[in-house]
Amino acid sequence: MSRSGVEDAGIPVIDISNPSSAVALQVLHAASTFGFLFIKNDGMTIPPKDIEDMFELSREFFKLPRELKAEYAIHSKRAGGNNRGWVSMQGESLDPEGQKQGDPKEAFNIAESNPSLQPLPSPLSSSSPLISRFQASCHTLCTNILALLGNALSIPSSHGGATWFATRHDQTLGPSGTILRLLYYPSTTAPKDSQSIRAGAHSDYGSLTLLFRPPGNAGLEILKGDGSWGPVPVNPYPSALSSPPILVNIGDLLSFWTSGTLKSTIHRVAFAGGEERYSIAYFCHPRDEVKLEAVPSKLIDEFGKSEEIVEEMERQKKTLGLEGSGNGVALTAKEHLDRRLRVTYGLKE
Ligand SMILES: O=C(O)CCC(=O)C(=O)O
Ligand SMILES: [Fe+2]
Repeated sequence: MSRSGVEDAGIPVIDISNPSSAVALQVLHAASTFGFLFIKNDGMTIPPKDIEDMFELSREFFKLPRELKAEYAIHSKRAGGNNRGWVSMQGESLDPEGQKQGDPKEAFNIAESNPSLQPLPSPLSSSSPLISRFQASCHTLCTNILALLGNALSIPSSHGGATWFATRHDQTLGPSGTILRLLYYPSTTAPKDSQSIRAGAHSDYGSLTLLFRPPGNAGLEILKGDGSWGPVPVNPYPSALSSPPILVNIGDLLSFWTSGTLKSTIHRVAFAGGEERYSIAYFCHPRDEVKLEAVPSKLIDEFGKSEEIVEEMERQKKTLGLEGSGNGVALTAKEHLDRRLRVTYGLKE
């Protein structure tokens, strides 16, 4: 297969429909080198029709007048509390040190059902079966990827084996910070300068992120090893893959948990023509009470403490306010997320 168009970030597409140890190693390789991978969409894991319908719903929602969306403001009681609800234009900054203004985008965060969905405005409320089904299929995919990572990291069966990570993300056992996020970037015609950015350079917070973009949607870029930005196409092999593959990336929590073995790669959304833009992200997190203790994997122990990894762990500790502490700090998943949200939204405890 040859890759399309301009030089892209070279992220591999992996078919996990027959999960073997060889497939698990491909996933581990991509997760530890790029921090990004594409999963071939077999049409069943996440039905393409549900993806289309979610985008249609998102378009309808963001068209609503501002006042209606503001009734469900992020963190408000009406929206169901912390990290749920609507984020207004410039309402958050993903790169607080590098940006004077917040990102020129809107978002709506939907948490997992507990036991039903958070209060939602119309038209989201009338589509709750679609939303719940989409969340469930996203979670299944995350669980399958986590099981492949557990397999490739050779977690001994005495410690739970390949499902070590997956069971810690089992939503039937308790709440988690997992969020489905609808994103909308209104069109902008006059960028102030060529450096205009629609979502600031950042790494994600959780374990795994699934990212959906409609065909042709440009702008996403990842920071490459040589310091340059590489575009991430929606479908790297359009002639071979009728449905775009699902983009997956490793978040800071999983990188921190694996002592940097899995890579949480910095990415951003560049201006790219300034057309109206929609995307949908599923941020998967372990259950709140899960302790981010050492992963029982010899491979992680042996991965080596290269200068690059030591630096990366220092960067992550700084973001978490853990500078100077040893590697033995075992935060819970909830503590990890709360520390990150405090920085993004300027939240106080
Ligand atoms: O909109 C996109 O394509 C990416 C958004 C993103 O990286 C994020 O919300 O974490
Ligand atoms: Fe992101």
